[in-house]
Amino acid sequence: QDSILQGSIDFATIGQQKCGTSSLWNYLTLNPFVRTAGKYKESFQFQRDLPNQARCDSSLERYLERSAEARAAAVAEGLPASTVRVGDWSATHLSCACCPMLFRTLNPDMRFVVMLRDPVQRSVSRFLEQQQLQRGPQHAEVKDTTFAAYVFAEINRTQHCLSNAASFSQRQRRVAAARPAPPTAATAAANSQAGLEEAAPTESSRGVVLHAGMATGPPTLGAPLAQTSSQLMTAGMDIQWHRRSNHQRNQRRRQRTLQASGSIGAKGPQAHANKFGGAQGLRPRAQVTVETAVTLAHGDGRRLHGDTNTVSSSSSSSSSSSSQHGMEQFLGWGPDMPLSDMMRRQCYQRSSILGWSVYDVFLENYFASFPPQQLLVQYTEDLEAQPLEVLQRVEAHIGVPHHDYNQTQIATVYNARGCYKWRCGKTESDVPKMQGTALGTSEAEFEAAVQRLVAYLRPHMHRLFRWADEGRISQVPQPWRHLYA
Ligand SMILES: Nc1ncnc2c1ncn2[C@@H]1O[C@H](COP(=O)(O)OS(=O)(=O)O)[C@@H](OP(=O)(O)O)[C@H]1O
Repeated sequence: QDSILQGSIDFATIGQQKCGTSSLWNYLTLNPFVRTAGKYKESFQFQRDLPNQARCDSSLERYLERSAEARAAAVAEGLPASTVRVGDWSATHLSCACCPMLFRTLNPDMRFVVMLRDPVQRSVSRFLEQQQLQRGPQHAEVKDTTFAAYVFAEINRTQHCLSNAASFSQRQRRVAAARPAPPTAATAAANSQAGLEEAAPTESSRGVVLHAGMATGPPTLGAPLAQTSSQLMTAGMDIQWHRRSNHQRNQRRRQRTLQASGSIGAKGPQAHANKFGGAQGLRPRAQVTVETAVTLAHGDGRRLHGDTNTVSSSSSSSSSSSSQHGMEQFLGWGPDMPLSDMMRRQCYQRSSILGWSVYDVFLENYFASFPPQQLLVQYTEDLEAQPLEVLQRVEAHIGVPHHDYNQTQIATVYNARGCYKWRCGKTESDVPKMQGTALGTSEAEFEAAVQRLVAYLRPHMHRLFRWADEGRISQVPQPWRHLYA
């Protein structure tokens, strides 16, 4: 029964897609100690080919079973189980939000292999593939367009998405600033003295929220507010006004207790809010905006609180990856990530042509869960020029003995344009050349698109260069430094 847990999954080659992972798979699995979990090169266990097809609920047990089956097959061939390394080869897993978390749950000691390629070439490769594969997930999007047209349109779309995401950070700050501060120790003491408790938002408190919001300015969220205010009118506010006089008496008494303890001021907007607010009125409600009212009216008090935390943490740490003492801190995609940062990352996740070429965004998600020594980053350019060296580095990284590879076999290029199959191998000279005319554009248009792409990718590439200089990832191919300088 426990055999499926013995050894679990040892390593994963997580991508990036179109960076030579099929060649690496064909080469490395010549080594008998290297096994594949599953029948095919790619299990697509946690993410399929499209960025919106994450499968974070995929069965972990089935995954472990596949890994155990691969190990058992190697043992049946006479290899000691402890020498065998079972891996996953899904090139989609680098861009998968939940994968680092799932892999860490499966095996915190897991090793990762990442193949990266000049991102312009990667984009062209994926674009061509999607144009040609009629069943490709982005075929419809690119079949009638040129690479140049696609690049300009997609960069615009991404930039729009990014600025929209950034606006959520400002909106979060606005909402957080308008939100009442958490109770101080003195307030809490006074509350317990006065027999009061911090309560979840109730209809009565919602009434006050709306009242305060209306008093402070015009609504910013038109349609939801209209709906909310009518809901509140019927559900809470009318009743609230009738209850007011009793309430006022109680409130005044509580107010005096709190003033005596020095927790709140006697006058001003807060006193006005307290006057109509029941127990919730102890918070400085008058500053609450209509946006808060809408959120509260949707009953999302828990999320609201979480957002407060993330906004304040984002303002103190500047972003998901702050620089402290010169070392970058990485925050994985998850509950501690500010909403706008999460949205920003989703902008890159949506296109497997351009977005998935922005490598740093996806790598940092893994760096947040695993130390750098568990991730080996290698480059397609090196696989082409020195395949044996790359193989030796991967062997050492995943912990298998060196294999004596056949030189012809490791000079074969797999899954190249013209033959999109994992097992389809060609000699380098048989792979069609990459040029503008093959992409439906003139050379001049193609060059303009490449220049645009280089400018767009430059800041992301500089981040990779910094990581390489710090020793976090392997040194990048020299031509990259020149192209993205
Ligand atoms: N050894 C070597 N040298 C240079 N280039 C190589 C090599 N091996 C694979 N490739 C190129 O990588 C592209 C295929 O990548 P993948 O196998 O990762 O694609 S996939 O994600 O599995 O679909 C594909 O790129 P394009 O031909 O531009 O589409 C291959 O030509």
